Formats: sequence, structure tokens, C-alpha cells
Amino acid sequence: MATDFKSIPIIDIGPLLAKCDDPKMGQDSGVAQVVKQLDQACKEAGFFYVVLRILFIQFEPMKDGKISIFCFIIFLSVMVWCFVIDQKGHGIPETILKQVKNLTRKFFELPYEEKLKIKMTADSGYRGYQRIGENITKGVPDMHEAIDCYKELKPGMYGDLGKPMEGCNQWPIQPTNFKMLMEEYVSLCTELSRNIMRGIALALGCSPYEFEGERAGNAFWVMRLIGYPGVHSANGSDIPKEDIGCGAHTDYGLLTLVNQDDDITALQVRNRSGEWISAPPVPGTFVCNIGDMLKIYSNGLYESTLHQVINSSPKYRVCVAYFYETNFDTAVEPLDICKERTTGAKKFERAVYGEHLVKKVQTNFVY
Ligand SMILES: NC(=[NH2+])NCCC[C@H](N)C(=O)O
Ligand SMILES: O=C(O)CCC(=O)C(=O)O
Ligand SMILES: [Fe+2]
Repeated sequence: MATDFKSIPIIDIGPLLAKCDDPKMGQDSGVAQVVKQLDQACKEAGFFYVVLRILFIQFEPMKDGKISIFCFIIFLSVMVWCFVIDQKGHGIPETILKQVKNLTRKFFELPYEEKLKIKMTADSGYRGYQRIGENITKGVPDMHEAIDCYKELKPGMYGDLGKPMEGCNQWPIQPTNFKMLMEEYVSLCTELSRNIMRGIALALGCSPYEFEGERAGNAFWVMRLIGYPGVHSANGSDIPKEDIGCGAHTDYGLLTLVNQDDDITALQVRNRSGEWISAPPVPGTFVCNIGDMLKIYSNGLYESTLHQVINSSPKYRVCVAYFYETNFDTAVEPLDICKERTTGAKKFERAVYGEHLVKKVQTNFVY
């Protein structure tokens, strides 16, 4: 149900995060405002940015060179207060967003043989390193390399359903502290996603906990550390050859958090008339988008929007995408309240998340 959006909205979710553990959060006016913005963004684009903390870009009283001591003291106190809030762990500090991308870049800079030490195979549960062109989208090899990680599935945990994804993540020894940082990052993203999903649940007219318990109380997750080579002019030609870094696709679960490089615009989102709208980097934010399971739950009120990646810059682009999903074995069907809000009829058949994932993974990689 996407519209002809021309840009992707930016939402400051601070007020939602401040109240997200209060069962009465739905009655808070700050939360209500965030929920309204989430609802609109999910209906119109299926994509939005979340700002984790308000940044002071410009201090107004300093603009014309005049500044009173009083204003300056207020300014300093606000800065100190923001610092304290940050230390309390509301939101994810921008330094961690950067570190995760830096370590990812360092890994991709290693020699190919080194990267192959954690090579992905079907036997590794599709966990590990995939070379450029190994991931296939709609029959075409994607011009990216990546490390794919998934929440660990113990042998037999979900019977035959889980079998193809069973395995442990493969972490490189170099760069050092890789595993530790990435695991910390996953737990921060999991918590943040759960909280954003509380806002989305309210936006759909549900209880804030609609996507917990049986549905996503034991949320499965996926993380992809991705590198897209830059373009180079071929044989002295002035026209650089543009490759598709990642072909048009939708994401599979509930909500994706994209932590992209700060200086390259490459991610594009398709609107209703088929135009590709850029999602340029906004430092300190995540680009969030809706996955196939949320499209089903919402009976199409929210869509899992098609997107693709084209890196037409000469620079190598790094992106870390975290995917928050339902429980692995959850059978997803349109929620009653969402059927009422749409045509009344059920637009999608029930789907088991794990089956959907396995089908996708087995067509993405042909081993
Ligand atoms: N898990 C992902 N989101 N992978 C990226 C999407 C590309 C994948 N080959 C697909 O067709 O879906
Ligand atoms: O690189 C990006 O910006 C997005 C990657 C993506 O869409 C994906 O891995 O699903
Ligand atoms: Fe995606």
C-alpha cells in the first residue's frame, strides 16, 4: 500500500524509548506523537529513519556571535544531561555504530584466503563469509561480499523446520574483538527493535506487547555485514560501470535496522509508481524498514517495500543490516484488528517464518 513518497521520513523515537517499559505508554502524549509518525511512515513508505538522540547541530544564541553567559550555562547543562542519558544506554551510541562498520571494513580488507577461513556453506547453516557474486537475487549475482550471522539454533530445536539453519556463527580471529563487538551490537539492536515494535504495535491499534510472547517473544535475528566494491572506469572509458550491489528484494521478517556508511548514497527504495527513491546516509540514525512478516500481520496496511543497492561511487561501501524477526517457528497470519482496518478480508495466507527464511536462503545460495 506504499504511496508516491519522494523521501523517507526521519522520526525521533526518544519519547517512545523513554516510556517503552511502562504498560500505560499508550496514554503518554509524547509516545502518541511517535506512534502517529510511525503509522504514517509505515503506511506511506514502509521505510523510516530513527534518530536515537537529538543532536545539537547549531546553538542558536551563538549564531550572530553574541552569547550570554546564561545561555551558555544552559547549553552546557543540556550537553551534560545528554551525555548522562547516553551512558544509561537509551539508544545506541553513535560510537558503536561506527566501530561496527570500521571492524567490518577491516575484515573485508583482508586477503581473500584469510576471509575464506570462515567460508559459508550449507553445512555451516549458511553462516559465514560469502564472496562477491555468491548471493543471488532473482537469478542475478549480487555485487557484494558479506558475513551472514543468525541467532544460534541448537540441533533438533525446531525439528526438520530448523535443520538447514542449524549451526554456530563463524567469527574471524582478525580483526581482534570482532565477535565480542558484534554480539554486543546484536543485543543492543534486539532491544531497540523490540521497543520500536512496541510503537508499531500501538500504531496498528494493538497492545504494545502484540509482537511478544508466542509471536516474537523469543525473536529470531539475522545480521549481515556487507561490503560493496566501488565502481571503476573500465579500459580507460569515462563511464564507470555500475553494478547492482544487491538486487530488488523485500526483507523477510518484522523490522530491519540498517547501519550504513556515512558518505555514500546507495540504498534505493521503490515507491508506488516504480520510482527509486534514495535513502541517503543520515549520520547517527538507522534506516528502518518493514519485512514480509509484518506485512502479513498488518494485512497489507504496512508493506514490505522493495529496495535495492547500487554503489555508483568509487569508494568501497560498508553496511551492517540487522533483521528482527518473529520466533523461528511462528505461524504468521493477519491480525483481526488489521483485517478490520483494511477491507475486512484476509489478504495473505498464513506463513511460518522459518519456512519463509529457509526457502529464501536456499534460493539465495546454490550449493
Ligand atoms: N537477507 C537478506 N535481506 N538478504 C538480502 C537480499 C538479497 C537476497 N538475495 C534476496 O533475494 O532476498
Ligand atoms: O546495504 C544496504 O543499505 C541494505 C542491504 C539490504 O537491503 C539487505 O541486506 O537486505
Ligand atoms: Fe534488504
